[in-house]
Amino acid sequence: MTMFAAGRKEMQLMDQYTMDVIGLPGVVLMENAGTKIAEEVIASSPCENPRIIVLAGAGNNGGDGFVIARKLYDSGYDCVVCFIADPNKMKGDAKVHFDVYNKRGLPIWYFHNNSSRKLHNLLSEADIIVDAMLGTGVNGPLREPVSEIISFVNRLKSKIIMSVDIPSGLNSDTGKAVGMAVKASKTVSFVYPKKGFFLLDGPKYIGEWKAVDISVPTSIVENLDLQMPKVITEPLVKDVIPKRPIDGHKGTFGHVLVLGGSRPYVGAPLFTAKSSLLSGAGLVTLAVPESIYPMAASQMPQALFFPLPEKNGQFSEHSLDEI
Ligand SMILES: NC(=O)C1=CN([C@@H]2O[C@H](COP(=O)(O)OP(=O)(O)OC[C@H]3O[C@@H](n4cnc5c(N)ncnc54)[C@H](OP(=O)(O)O)[C@@H]3O)[C@@H](O)[C@H]2O)[C@@H](O)CC1
Ligand SMILES: [K+]
Repeated sequence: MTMFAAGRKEMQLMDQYTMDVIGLPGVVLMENAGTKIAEEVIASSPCENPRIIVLAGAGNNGGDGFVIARKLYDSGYDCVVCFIADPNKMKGDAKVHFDVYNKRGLPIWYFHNNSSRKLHNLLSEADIIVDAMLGTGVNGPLREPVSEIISFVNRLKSKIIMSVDIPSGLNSDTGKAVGMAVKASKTVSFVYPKKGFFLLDGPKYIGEWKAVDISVPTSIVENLDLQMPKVITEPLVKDVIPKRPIDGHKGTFGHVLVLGGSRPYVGAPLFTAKSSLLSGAGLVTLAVPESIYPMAASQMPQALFFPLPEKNGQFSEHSLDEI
């Protein structure tokens, strides 16, 4: 399967298509999303009875958090939701799962302005922190209390911090952390990794990443003709590299001519020639100004050489006749 890097818009289009055209409701996607993350949390567990805190916000990322906590609770784990937003802001699919969680009477703790110390204690005692505060919907500079909570989480040592879909505070399109973002040890993302994982601040925050299926069919990429960058994965590379015939030899795999270099710049043609051989070329010829030829040849005996006329250590116009 081709792995794409998705932006916020593409994810919204894929989710919307699954709900409106295929008919799988958003609450089901959220149930699937939360179930997959709960499985990842269990698989990453550092001890037999880990204390797990799910930090949940009021958007759909927080909605995933309520499913995760319910699934963990039902699997016998010591898990509590720390809800860091205003419950009156919950709506749609997230509200459905917030209500299910509360109707089940499962453990929840509401953050309010005077309770930072209590939250810090809860977080300090946790073995695993699940970050479901903000997902792809983050907008503008981080507001309180999220920024204060993130800076506290980032100061904690030796915890597993698993971010849901994307580290809270990281922009899924640009990879910019507006002020700050959760420094995750692992980010589990829905359908595809987000473009922001690979750009600007992204690599610093995401930790290890994994993409999980939540029943959004990847065929939608073709249905909607979505244009997204491909992530370089092992299967993609294997697909691109041509098969080498068993009776192949140096004459079968192409001949590369590297033309370049000057007295102060000897490295570039050598690196290029070495890379050509390493990427499979059968033969490489290095055409360099004649005064650097002895040095270049001593560095790369596996190449063929073609010294060219020079003036002041650079190719002269007479080189053209030789080429
Ligand atoms: N059915 C689906 O589509 C599925 C979606 N899925 C999940 O949905 C996620 C996207 O959800 P989303 O669009 O609701 O946005 P989300 O990331 O929760 O953020 C909105 C919340 O953040 C807040 N907020 C924003 N900026 C802020 C700031 N600077 N500083 C502070 N707060 C800020 C904002 O507050 P408000 O501005 O409204 O006051 C609001 O409460 C996606 O990542 C995936 O996890 C999965 O469940 C699969 C199915
Ligand atoms: K998150």
